[in-house]
Order: sequence, then structure tokens, then C-alpha cells
Amino acid sequence: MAAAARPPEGGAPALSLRDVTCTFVDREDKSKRYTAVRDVTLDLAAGEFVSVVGPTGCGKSTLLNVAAGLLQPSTGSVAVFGEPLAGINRRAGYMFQSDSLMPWRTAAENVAAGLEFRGVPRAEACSQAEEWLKRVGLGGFGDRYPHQLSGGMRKRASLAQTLILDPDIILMDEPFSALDIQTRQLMENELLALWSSGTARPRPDLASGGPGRKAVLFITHDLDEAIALSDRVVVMSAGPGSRPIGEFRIDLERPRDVAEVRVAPRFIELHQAIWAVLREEVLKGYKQQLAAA
Ligand SMILES: Nc1ncnc2c1ncn2[C@@H]1O[C@H](COP(=O)(O)OP(=O)(O)OP(=O)(O)O)[C@@H](O)[C@H]1O
Repeated sequence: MAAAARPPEGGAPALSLRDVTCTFVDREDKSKRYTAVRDVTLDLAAGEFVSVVGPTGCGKSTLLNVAAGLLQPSTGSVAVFGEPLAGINRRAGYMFQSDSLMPWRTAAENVAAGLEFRGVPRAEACSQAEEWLKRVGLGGFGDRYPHQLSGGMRKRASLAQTLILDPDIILMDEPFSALDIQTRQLMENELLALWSSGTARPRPDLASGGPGRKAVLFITHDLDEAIALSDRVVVMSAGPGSRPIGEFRIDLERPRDVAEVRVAPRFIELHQAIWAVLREEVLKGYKQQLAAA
């Protein structure tokens, strides 16, 4: 197992899960309980990009919900920049598989909504939204409604909707899985460029890779995507009682182009090493699914 990332000197991790266990009432048999994840300890350093991969149903989304403060763990604790998390994680922004655009609002109104809910005056929120739409490549599309946008454009709008709030942590649950492969790669590169540039506000003074990057916890089924994007990949075991069983530092140079990096010899080495750990778990996951069917 490769060494875990350490938070920067003297700084608390952006997110720290300690011995987190989540138990639910079993969906099949209400008299039983099902332990989705057990004793999960996971740190996410400030500015670090970490992906979590694992077989279907191993508890990846459960962990993300715990990090978001949407789900309280049955046991264990969560800290955000050293502070115990109670309730919703206000330092985090979320992006899920299905986009969260409100169909009755235009793209610009959707992007501005979070700021308006925080009390930012409408004119200011709209001006920032226009700026963000430009940054995600949707300049000129602000007046379109979600149904008038392609899947990729809706993802861009969702990304702007998340980033406009300038969260220190971004929680992403398979955000690009519904996209075709080309659009997906464009969005992945877009995400890396925005992440590398560091701050929410346009800052031409900041070199790529400068300070102020957001910490990203990225859930995906796709190992290629995890390696191409991340500083570190965490592999979860099959459930029940899923937990991290492998952790790999991704020492590929940045900036990366997600399509090009996939043919780099080091990428292939990392892929083989991680797949060697993941494969068994995926097979176990399939067997469980078949047994349950
Ligand atoms: N509220 C709930 N009540 C009962 N069981 C739940 C609940 N939420 C999750 N589970 C179960 O916990 C396990 C983990 O679910 P979770 O959605 O976190 O897995 P996942 O790894 O994100 O799955 P996938 O890869 O399919 O998206 C699953 O077996 C799921 O059925």
C-alpha cells in the first residue's frame, strides 16, 4: 500500500473521517441491519484531489453523504479543517450524478441562486454568475433554460453553480458518468483547469498550481478517470462493512490532459497496480449482486 498523503505542515486536513461506521435498516429484511461502511478513516488534505473507487454498492456515496453532513455516521466522527462537523458541511460544495439545475430558472439564474440564498444582492449575484458561465465555457448561454442545454452544458452550469460559492472542499459523486466519453474528457480537463487555478474569483495573478486550491473528494466507478484526475486514489473493499483497502499516490505530472495521460507508461503501471487490488473486490461485488437478485 502506498503512503497516505499528509496534510500541509501545521494545517488540519480539510476533511477527516475517523472510524466512520454507517449502519442502515436492511432494505430486504427490515428486521435486520446492514453495515454499509465500517471503521473508515480517511483524510483529505487542503487542496488535495482524492478519488474513491470501489465496487457497486460498497458505500462510496454513503461516505460522501457523511462528508457533506447529510448523513450522520452511526459511530465515528468527522472533522472539517479541525472542527467537528455538526449538521451540514458549510465549507463544502456538492456535485452529483444528476445535475441540480432548477428547470424554471435560466442557466444564469441557476448559477446565481446559491449566492442569492446567501443574501448577496441580485445584481451582484447575476454579475458573478455571468462571469462563472464564461469561465466554464457557457458565456452567452446564461438566458437558456436547462432543457435548452446539452448534457455537457448542463454539467458546466452545475460546475459553475458549485464553484461560485467558493467552497474549500468539493464533493463529487460520479458527476460526469452520464456524459458521452468525449464530453466527459472535456469536462474532466475543465475541472482540472479550474481546480488548478485555485480560487473562485478570476485571479490572473495566480499561476496554475498556486495556493488556494480546493480539496476535492471524487467518487467514481471509473479507474481511468480516478487516476487521470487525482493526487491519490483510495480503493474500497466490497460490502458489507466496506473500508479502504488500498491507497495509491498518483505521481503523474501536472498539468495533465486526461486523454493524453492515459497512454503514459506510469499511468499504465498505476492502473495495473490499483486494478490488482480493485479487481477482487469488483468480482465479490458482482457475486453479491447475483446472490441478491
Ligand atoms: N438509506 C439507506 N437505507 C438502507 N440501505 C442503504 C441506505 N443507503 C445506502 N444503503 C445501502 O448501503 C450500501 C452502500 O450504498 P452506497 O450508495 O453508498 O454505495 P455506492 O458504493 O455509492 O454504490 P454505487 O457504486 O452503486 O453508486 C448499499 O448496499 C445500499 O443499498
